[in-house]
Amino acid sequence: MTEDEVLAEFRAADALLEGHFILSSGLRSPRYLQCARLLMDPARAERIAVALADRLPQATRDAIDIVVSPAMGGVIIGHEMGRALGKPAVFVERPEGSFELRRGFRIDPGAKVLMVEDVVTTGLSSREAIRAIGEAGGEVIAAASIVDRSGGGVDLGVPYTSLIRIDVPTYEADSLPPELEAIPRSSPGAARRRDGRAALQFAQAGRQHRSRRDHPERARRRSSRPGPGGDPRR
Ligand SMILES: O=P(O)(O)OC[C@H]1O[C@H](OP(=O)(O)OP(=O)(O)O)[C@H](O)[C@@H]1O
Ligand SMILES: O=C(O)c1cc(=O)[nH]c(=O)[nH]1
Ligand SMILES: [Mg+2]
Repeated sequence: MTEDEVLAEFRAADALLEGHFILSSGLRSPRYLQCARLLMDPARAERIAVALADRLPQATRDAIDIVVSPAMGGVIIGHEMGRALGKPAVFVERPEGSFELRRGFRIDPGAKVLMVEDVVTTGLSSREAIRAIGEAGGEVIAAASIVDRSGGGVDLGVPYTSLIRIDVPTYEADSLPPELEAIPRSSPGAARRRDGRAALQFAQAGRQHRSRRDHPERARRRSSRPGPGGDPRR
């Protein structure tokens, strides 16, 4: 798949957004690649994963024991990469802030791992995932993502392959160009780490309650669920 064909897939999925976006890193950008929308069509998700898997050197493909991806954004593409490569696929997640393996997932000691992300911007999430995989016993031998919007200079500490490299400007929140400043901002991905003030408010609210389970927003959601009971663990 050429880069133009990849872009055509994004356009067909209405997944190339323009506006004023707050990225996971807190950086701001006038463009956002919404991989969740790209992957919502299973046939398209399969095409994207097959194309990304094809980009990996054959020696890497042969060596991989397992695909591991960071939730949330990495889960679907990680699973599709597992299918494309004929390997199991699991994910790490961050219930408490740092990535960990849960849900009975295991990585055999020394297993060769392909770390799969949807997007790499600063590379922080990828590096954190790679560290967590190492702590869980795996050896990350390569990384892959659909989009590399790092500007090409990112160092993940392992060979890194992307399906498309896109040069999109990013800005610190206090040095926005006027045309970006004029547009209302939005956070199209996970609502975490993005807005320092919102994160602080959440942390302060959390401290007033014994656990996240007791957080008023969670209690409100529990009580508004239809049907008898609901899931008592939530
Ligand atoms: O290279 P980085 O600067 O770390 O940015 C890219 C990361 O940001 C997004 O995840 P996000 O943190 O929004 O969470 P999500 O995967 O749960 O949507 C995306 O899925 C990557 O993981
Ligand atoms: O850096 C991010 O958070 C990010 C950028 C982007 O274009 N798409 C995305 O899903 N996340
Ligand atoms: Mg992510």
